[in-house]
Amino acid sequence: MPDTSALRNPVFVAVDTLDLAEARAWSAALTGVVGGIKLGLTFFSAHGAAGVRAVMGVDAPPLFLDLKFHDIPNTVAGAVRAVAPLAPAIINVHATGGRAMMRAALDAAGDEAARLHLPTPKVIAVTVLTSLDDPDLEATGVAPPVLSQVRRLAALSVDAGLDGVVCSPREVAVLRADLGTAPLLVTPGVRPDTALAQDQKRITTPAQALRSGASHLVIGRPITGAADPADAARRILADLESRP
Ligand SMILES: O=C(O)c1cc(=O)[nH]c(=O)n1[C@@H]1O[C@H](COP(=O)(O)O)[C@@H](O)[C@H]1O
Repeated sequence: MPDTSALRNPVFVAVDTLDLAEARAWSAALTGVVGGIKLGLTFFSAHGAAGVRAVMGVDAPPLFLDLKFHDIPNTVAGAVRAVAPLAPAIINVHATGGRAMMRAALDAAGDEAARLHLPTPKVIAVTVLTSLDDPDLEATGVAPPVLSQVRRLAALSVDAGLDGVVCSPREVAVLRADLGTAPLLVTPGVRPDTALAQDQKRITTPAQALRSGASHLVIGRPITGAADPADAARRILADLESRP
């Protein structure tokens, strides 16, 4: 069973597509190349649990099931129990759901994994989406800067007992200093020098994210949008390995 603690390869590929055949092709091509596969709202809304099973072959790397749960504690606990049989290595919730909701997710993940005799998934919390900058955050009624809100929500998540947070690579160094070495710091918003930012606003390169202290990098379109996704992933990994 996949165990993220044993993971040496930090790159999770974001498989964001409505097309089951395409998701299966990317998964097959990237198995043995990337450290994990992330399936999220686009794919899960189209294909659900059966789709996840179809994409995650027996030799597939660990699964990050990114459904960003955000609801009252009882509802989130039910959703976590519902996806537990898929044996995700990592699941996530929104930290803005609050302490009780995060605890409910954590407890449900532990209880249901034990009942099913599966490893307990890591439960992490999204702080501030990497598609938001200071003005975007302010428009939601939260005072900028983004960094302050990320620090507040990361501290709350870890204090609630979660295994880590999702943040942009720009906040990782500060969060490492705040929280120490233990929490997972998972960073989307990662773009090689030559790639477009697209809808991501708080980005760095893969090497900068890792150097700052990220434990896992989530990279989607720079890999899946390439003519040869496995080659694109290998180039990113080679670049990471060549830098101290
Ligand atoms: O939780 C996430 O994975 C996530 C959080 C966040 O703040 N920003 C973010 O981009 N993501 C996800 O990370 C992936 C990034 O994909 P690309 O922008 O294509 O590299 C997408 O699947 C997003 O849903």
